[in-house]
Amino acid sequence: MSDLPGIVVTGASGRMGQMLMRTVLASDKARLVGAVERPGSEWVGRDAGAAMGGAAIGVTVTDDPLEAFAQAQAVIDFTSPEATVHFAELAAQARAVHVIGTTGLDPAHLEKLEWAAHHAVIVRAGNMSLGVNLLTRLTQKVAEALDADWDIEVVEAHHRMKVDAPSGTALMLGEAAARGRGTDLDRARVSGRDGITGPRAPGSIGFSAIRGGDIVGEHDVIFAAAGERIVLRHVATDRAIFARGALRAALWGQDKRPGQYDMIDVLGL
Ligand SMILES: NC(=O)C1=CN([C@@H]2O[C@H](COP(=O)(O)OP(=O)(O)OC[C@H]3O[C@@H](n4cnc5c(N)ncnc54)[C@H](O)[C@@H]3O)[C@@H](O)[C@H]2O)C=CC1
Ligand SMILES: O=C(O)C1=N[C@H](C(=O)O)C[C@H](O)C1
Repeated sequence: MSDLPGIVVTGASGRMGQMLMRTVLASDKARLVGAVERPGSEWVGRDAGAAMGGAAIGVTVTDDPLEAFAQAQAVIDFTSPEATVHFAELAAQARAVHVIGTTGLDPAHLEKLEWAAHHAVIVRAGNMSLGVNLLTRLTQKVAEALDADWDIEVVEAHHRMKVDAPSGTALMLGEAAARGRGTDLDRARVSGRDGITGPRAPGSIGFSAIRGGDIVGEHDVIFAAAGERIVLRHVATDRAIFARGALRAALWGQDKRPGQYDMIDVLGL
C-alpha cells in the first residue's frame, strides 16, 4: 500500500468537491481515500469517479464522515459552515489535517473551530489561491502607505449560486486593508449601501457584492482619493487554483503542530 498521505474530500458532488477530487487524483504526492456527501445526496453509494462521469476509481461516496476520516491524513472541506464545524470535531478526533475552504462562518462557528485546533492542524482561508494571498499582502502594504484621505472599497463578483456575501476573499482583503490602516474591520465595515445613505463615513471600508452567471470569482480593492484612484484586482478563471492551494495546504500540514493556520503560513508569504 502507498504511504502517500490519504485525502478525504467532503462535499464531493459540489463545484469545488469535484475539482478537489480531480486534483488529488492527478497528484503524485497524495491519494484520494474517501469522498463524503450529505445524507440524501444521490451521489452516496456511487463510485466517485463514475459519479463525476469518468472511470471508476474504487472510492465509494459515503455519508459517514467518521468512517471516512479514520483512514485519512487530511480532510479537504469546501461545504457549508454547519458541516465544516461538525467535520472539524471529527477530523480532530482522527488527528487528520483539516483544510477548510468553506466561507460564511460566523463568530459562533469560529469559536467551535478553536476546540478542534487544540487537537489537530486546521488550515483555513477564504481563498486558497496564490494570487489572492499575494494580493492580501499588497493590500496591506498599500493601506499602510496611504492616509485616511484614501477611501477603501472592496468589490467582488461571483456566480449566481453563491450563498454568502461578502465573499470570504473580500473579507480577507478587507482585514488586510484594516490591518494596514491600523483599524478594526468589525468597526470600519460597511456592506451593501441602499437608499439615502448619507455621505461616506470617513475611515470606513466598504463592501459590494455582484452575483451573476458563472463568474468564478473577481475581487477589486479600490483606494480612492480626490483626483486619483488605485485598483488592485484579482480575477479567477478556473477553480483549479483553489484546489491546488488546498492540496498544498493538506501536504504542508502533515508535520505541523496542532493549531490554526492560513494560506499565508502555507505559502510562506
Ligand atoms: N477558500 C477557497 O479558496 C474557496 C472557497 N469556496 C467556498 O467553498 C464552499 C463550497 O463552494 P461550492 O463548491 O461552490 O459549493 P457547492 O454548493 O457546489 O458544494 C457544496 C457541497 O457540500 C455538500 N454538503 C453540504 N453539507 C454537507 C454535509 N453535511 N456533508 C457532506 N457534504 C455536504 C453539498 O451537498 C454540496 O455538494 C463555499 O463556502 C464557497 O464559498 C469556494 C471556492 C474557493
Ligand atoms: O463561492 C465561491 O465560488 C468562491 N468562494 C470563495 C469566497 O467566498 O471568496 C473563494 C472564491 O472567490 C470562490
